[in-house]
Parts: sequence; C-alpha cells; structure tokens
Amino acid sequence: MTLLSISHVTRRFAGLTALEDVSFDVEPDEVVGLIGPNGAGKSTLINLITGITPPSSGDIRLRGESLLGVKPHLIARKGIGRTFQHIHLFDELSVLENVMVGFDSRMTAGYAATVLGLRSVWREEAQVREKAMEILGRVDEKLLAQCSALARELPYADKRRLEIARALATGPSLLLLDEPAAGMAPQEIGALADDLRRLNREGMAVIVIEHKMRLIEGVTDKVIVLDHGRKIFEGSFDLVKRNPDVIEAYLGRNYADVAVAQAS
Ligand SMILES: Nc1ncnc2c1ncn2[C@@H]1O[C@H](COP(=O)(O)OP(=O)(O)OP(=O)(O)O)[C@@H](O)[C@H]1O
Repeated sequence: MTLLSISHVTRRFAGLTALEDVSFDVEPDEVVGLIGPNGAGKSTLINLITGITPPSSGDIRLRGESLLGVKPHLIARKGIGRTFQHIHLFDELSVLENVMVGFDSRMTAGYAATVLGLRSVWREEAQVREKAMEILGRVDEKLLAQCSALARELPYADKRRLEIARALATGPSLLLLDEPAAGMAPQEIGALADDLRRLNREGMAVIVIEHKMRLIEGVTDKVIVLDHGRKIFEGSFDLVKRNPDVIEAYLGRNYADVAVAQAS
C-alpha cells in the first residue's frame, strides 16, 4: 500500500501561490528527494504534510487516511517524523536528553522548560533513556559515545545527526528531512548518506529536501522537482540531471554541486 499520497495540493499565502496542484506518491521503502530553487515551495510542502499549515486545496493521505485537519502532534504519532531547515536542538540539554524530549511528540519550548526543571523525574524513566540510547546507536555509535555531552558542544554535522536521532524517537515510518546536509563537508555528507541508507534498509521511507546534489544522487530512489510551486519533473536522479527543464530551472545554477554527477 502507498505510504503517502499527495493529491493536487495547492497552498496560497495572500496573493502568493507557494504550491500549485502538486501530486506524487511515496512508497514505504522509498527515499524521495525534493529539490528546486529557493522559494520553490519545498519547505511549505513539508509543513503541509506535518500539519503545521493546511493546504488551500487538495488532499494528503497516509496509508489511505486523510491527514487534513489532523493536529501536528497527532500526525507525528501516526508515524511522520521531521527535522527542520534550521537546527532546533535544546543546546543546554545533553545529547541523550535531546532524544528523550523527542519521545513526546507534542514537544514545545514549554515542554522543554518542564523537562529542564524536572530532570529528576527521568530517573524513573529508565525505559525512555534506554530507548533513546538505542536510537543514538542506530544513527551513529559516535553520537552514542557522546550521549552525556551538551548538544551545544557537538560539531555542526553531529548536531544535524542528533536532530535525525530525535526525529526517530516517535518511531516514524516516514522521515522528512529539510536540508540535512546544509553546511556539511563532502566527507560528512558521505556519512549522512550512509545513515540514511541504513535507516531506509531498516524499513523507513524518507523525503529529503536538499540543495547538495551529492546527497540526492547518493540516496534517492526518485526525485520530485519543484519550481515556482509547480512539480516540473519526477524521476530517478539519472533522468532528472539530464532533463532540460530541470537544468534550466535549477541544476544549471548549481553546476559545481552536480559536476560529479554529470561527469558519471
Ligand atoms: N507563512 C508564509 N507566509 C507567506 N508566504 C510564505 C509563507 N511560507 C512560505 N511562503 C512563501 O512561499 C514560497 C515558497 O517558500 P518555501 O519556503 O516553501 O520555499 P523553499 O523551496 O523551501 O525555499 P528554500 O530552498 O529557500 O528553503 C516563498 O515565496 C515564500 O516566501
């Protein structure tokens, strides 16, 4: 059964159409890339899927069930986890505690404040701690080894991976990643690609927004290209990188990033 179905989704903000009649499916074992120039509507689409913003028209279904009108924390509980374009960690909490916070899908700044005040309660929450350790190990043994460090002490790339670990806490079957490789060096992107492929092999579907084509090429089964809110192409990265409309609208402007792909 199709995991996620986006059907004729349009989103308008006052006079601006951020998304127009966008449709595509995500299967349970797929890694889908979402690419396109700045302002194409990629983050808006993630916000629609996670219930933060309602579509103006169209439908979004998870395993056949419409998500329209469902609150974000309930969508998270139904199995959709996400990370954000800008890092959203609690700097003064430990690596482990940041993952533990993720177990509450209603996570808010207010909740985090409670958490900071009631760390002692967690002594009784051995189970949550144990699960959080397991998740950290699943993403990266190195992160697990640093579980007592404060989040702010982590190098940038590890902060991004910690966000992924936290998004796994609700046990998602679909993970939405908004520019996870932003600011990463090529070697770090390679390690991130390994993480994503491993999670996918374990049975997780992924939608990844990314401007770094090295990651898109390395992990995706198919790519959706948005431009000015419209889907202009859908297909494997191999086809995408050769499509004249995509080159004109987007890839041409990022030639340095795709040079490796184009040379192959
Ligand atoms: N809450 C909002 N109110 C008004 N306009 C918005 C809102 N959110 C997004 N937009 C507009 O919708 C369009 C699509 O924005 P969006 O952030 O989805 O693009 P994007 O593809 O994610 O871009 P980038 O790659 O720069 O992150 C932009 O023109 C943006 O200014």
